[in-house]
Amino acid sequence: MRAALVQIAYGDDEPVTDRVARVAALVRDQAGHDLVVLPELWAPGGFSYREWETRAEPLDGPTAQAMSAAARDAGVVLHAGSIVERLPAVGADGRTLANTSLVFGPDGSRLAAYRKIHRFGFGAGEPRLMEAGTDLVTVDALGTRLGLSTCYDLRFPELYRSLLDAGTEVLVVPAAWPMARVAHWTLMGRARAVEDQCWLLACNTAGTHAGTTMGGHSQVVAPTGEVVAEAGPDEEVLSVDVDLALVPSTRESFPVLADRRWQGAPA
Ligand SMILES: O=C(O)CCC(=O)C(=O)O
Repeated sequence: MRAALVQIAYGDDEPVTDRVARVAALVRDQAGHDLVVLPELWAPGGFSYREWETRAEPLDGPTAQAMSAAARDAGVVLHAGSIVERLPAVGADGRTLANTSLVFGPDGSRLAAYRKIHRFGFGAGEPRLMEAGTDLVTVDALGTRLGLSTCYDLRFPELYRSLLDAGTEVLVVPAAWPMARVAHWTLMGRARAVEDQCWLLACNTAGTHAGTTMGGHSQVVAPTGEVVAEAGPDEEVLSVDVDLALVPSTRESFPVLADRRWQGAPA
């Protein structure tokens, strides 16, 4: 499987409609790949909290439509990063927004939507403005099973164990992770790949918006822990061969997953 991670840089000056058109063109440029991955909230702005209400859109809104068309034109499976979704109904916490990742097939159909489970912001940002997702989401595509998670989710290894137990072989993680803690991003991405013996495709944001400098350093990590590709701090496309046979061969030759014993806290 040939994958492209498109690490997008943006600031505060680029209008959202221009950015959507620019990124759609970048996706089309990746024709020839099987899978293309974009970062979290690249259209509305990962840290542009004040704009989220006005930039929210439904699952079939303008960003989704542009990404569906780009996936079809490029003939790729597209993990389009996430949008600020305007929910069809008020959620359990009284919010009407969610941080929702979208995956499209080469025919432009939507294969999956994943609402970020762990909200980042410690009482502000996502917890104040958004509902938390409740559902584990995997996608069968390209002869493998993709497990979906978003940015801050990376700090919660139990989610990845559940994705593993649901048959995931490739962890796909879009993010808007700041430069200030980029060492955590790199370390935990590698840890998730090693502990779950999965491929990890982690696509971060670059540039500075809403006063926060993004960390870049998107990475592709093999189930063995080998870092196959790593981006720098600026806009960049990582183009990699993902050898899916490495998942069963790693699990067979170093069968640590077969030694799992702990099933959770005692009753
Ligand atoms: O956990 C972190 O340090 C960053 C997380 C984050 O920026 C996010 O989830 O949007």
